[in-house]
Amino acid sequence: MRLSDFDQRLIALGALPVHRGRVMRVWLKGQAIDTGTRRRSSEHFLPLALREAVPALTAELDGLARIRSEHAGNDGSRLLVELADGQMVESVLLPRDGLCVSTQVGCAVGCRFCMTGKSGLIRQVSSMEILAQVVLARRQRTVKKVVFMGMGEPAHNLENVLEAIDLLGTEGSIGHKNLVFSTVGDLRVFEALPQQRVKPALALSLHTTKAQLREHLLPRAPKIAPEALIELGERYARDTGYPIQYQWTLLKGINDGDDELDAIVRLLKGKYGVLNVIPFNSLEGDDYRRPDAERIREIVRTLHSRGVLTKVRNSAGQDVDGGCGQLRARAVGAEQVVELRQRRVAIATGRATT
Ligand SMILES: C[S@@+](CC[C@H](N)C(=O)[O-])C[C@H]1O[C@@H](n2cnc3c(N)ncnc32)[C@H](O)[C@@H]1O
Ligand code: SF4
Repeated sequence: MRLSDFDQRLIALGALPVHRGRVMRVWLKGQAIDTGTRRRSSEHFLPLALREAVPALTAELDGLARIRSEHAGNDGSRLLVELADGQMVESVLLPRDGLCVSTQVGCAVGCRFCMTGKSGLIRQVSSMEILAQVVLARRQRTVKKVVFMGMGEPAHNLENVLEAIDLLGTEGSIGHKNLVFSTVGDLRVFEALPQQRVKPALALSLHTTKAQLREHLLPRAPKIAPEALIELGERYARDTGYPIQYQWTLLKGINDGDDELDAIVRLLKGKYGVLNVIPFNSLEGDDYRRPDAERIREIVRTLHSRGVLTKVRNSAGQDVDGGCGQLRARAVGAEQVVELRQRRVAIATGRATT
């Protein structure tokens, strides 16, 4: 007998679904949960079944993660979430019922301005650990939007992220365009997303229109030219009907010049997307700076007047020293993270042996 997707997911959560005519009974840790009457088709039946099974399933998710600390800020609250093996990730409660979740502990892309990138990849976050972040946040307040913009590169943990997106977009009752997959851009993403029954909105971390500079800032991102990335994004936006969010972490003297603005207008004007400018959130001991407030306003004014829809986004919770990965780094010791990274690079390049 072929198990339905829904049954498979219940089993993955540790539950055993048994269909009895028009009623389904879910066995969870030796307890029976009757999930109501089957309606005309299993399509109709599924949400009702899960709604009734949810209290037990969330108890199951409890074993996967717990909130270790909460840090309130003006623009959002950051949660430091401890996973069962002691690893830590960050989730951010965003304004307007949004939640930002982490998809990896660490990240292999190594963006120079990102604290998460400094530790390299430590491990993948499972689909259930991603869901556990949503469940923990939902205990605090409503969550209607989930953005995959926390620690990690979703394209490098594609199977788990897509499974979490599918569950959140079906049984989790989150509108598909309110699930936002944020990536540096990877061909596997453009192949996989159009095949999904739950197609998330897409955020592309562009940061510059210059291929060489992008390779420097995002050292281990796939080498796709910015123009090509925008073309791929545009196709996905037209297919899904959701505009692309182009992410631009704004670094003083690096990617805030008039030459970049001219190129942005050339590449993005008329495209189905919005440019999100994120002023750099400073890291301890880093050389990068954000432009001053007047330059940021000028950039937005200029791009708007030249036909590119542009918004300033602050990385949430920055007033609590919570830029991506910084809470975790503080918890495990920022210096330790950087040292570990430097050591790994030294070993890889033959400058150290152990
Ligand atoms: C943390 S990443 C996670 C998702 C995915 N890896 C990506 O890069 O799109 C989400 C966004 O945070 C931004 N970001 C990372 N570190 C930042 C910092 N120190 N200041 C401002 N934005 C930052 C990145 O540029 C990226 O657009
Ligand atoms: S910005 Fe995204 S891709 Fe780059 S290191 Fe941070 S998490 Fe990874």
